[in-house]
Amino acid sequence: MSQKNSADLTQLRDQIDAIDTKIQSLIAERAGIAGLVAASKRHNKSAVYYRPERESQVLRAVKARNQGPLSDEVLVRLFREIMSACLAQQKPLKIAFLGPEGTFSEMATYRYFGHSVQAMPESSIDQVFTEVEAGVADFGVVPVENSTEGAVNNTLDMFMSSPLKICGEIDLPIHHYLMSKQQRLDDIKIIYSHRQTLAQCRGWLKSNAPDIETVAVSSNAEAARRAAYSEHAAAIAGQTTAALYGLHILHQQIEDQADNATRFLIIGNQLLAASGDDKTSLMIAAKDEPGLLYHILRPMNEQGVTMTRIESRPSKRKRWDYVFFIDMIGHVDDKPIAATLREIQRFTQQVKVLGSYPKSV
Ligand SMILES: O=C(O)C(=O)C[C@]1(C(=O)O)C=C[C@@H](O)C=C1
Repeated sequence: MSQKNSADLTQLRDQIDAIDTKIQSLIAERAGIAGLVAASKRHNKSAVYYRPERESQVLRAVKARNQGPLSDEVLVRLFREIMSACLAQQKPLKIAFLGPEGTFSEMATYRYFGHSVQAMPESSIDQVFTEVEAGVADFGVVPVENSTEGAVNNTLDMFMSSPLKICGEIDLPIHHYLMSKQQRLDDIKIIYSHRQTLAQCRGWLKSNAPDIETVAVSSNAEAARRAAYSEHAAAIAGQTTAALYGLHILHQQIEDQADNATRFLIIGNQLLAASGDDKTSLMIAAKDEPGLLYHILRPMNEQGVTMTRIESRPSKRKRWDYVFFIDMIGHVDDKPIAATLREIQRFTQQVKVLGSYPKSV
């Protein structure tokens, strides 16, 4: 390096040091003020420290201010971590997720809450609900739909009996990697993965591994664990799982849809105030009468409410009896949504508001 280059580098690093000093003292100042907010909440007996609607407003403002060079996604992640650390000064949140470690649910947990939480891996979706209902965890993170494979029925069905509310959502881009102790696909005799993951890679497997046996297991992490113990096995899982289990990545991003994504729900006990950009989820039990869907869709149309999703599931009460799960844009306190609900209630057996929550930022 020339003398001039070396002097330039020293000067640039001095500038970075000066900026870091400012950033650090601003973060400390912010944490101090967040501590004061928490102290003011403490006066209230039923104090709620975690406020997802406020956090999503902060993150939207970060995106709106961004002029580069860092992407919105990167800045949101950094601010998420700052808020996560500020909140954890009081008491780290306990978050139950569909485990084991290394699953996409774990990734969604840290993306949504930041890393200053106590993440608790659970063995099933039912167990995530149970832990939150029992108050062992403050919130839970469960998958609800995948852009390639559709609904996660287990999660929808849990809402039929659970009193929990939806407090948030996060869309996670999902990329799948083929990993093994072996370096070559020719040496693989069996491929393990979760049923949903195998389905999301169906086309790739048909074209590239038509003769290799595929076996569905309870999670992608369990698949990686098995591949780590076996000479001629591979797993399909997320990128970070490979390092966790000491496996080589043989093929990258083998999902059939390049924009494959999974939507996760945050479940808890809180009903949230409006954040300004919200969704409302409903569960509707049908009356055995003709025109039911019409009676659901008509008021939405009249009130100008946008529906983003509709699913039906067997009610499990009697044969050919169904419940509908509907997502709409808006908050339950918004006039058009409130009017829509009143109208739907007149023609259906039961309308349960599963929650109004900030749209994924
Ligand atoms: O605004 C609040 O209510 C705060 O507690 C502050 C703060 C933050 O760091 O910005 C921290 C935690 C909450 O979840 C939301 C926001």
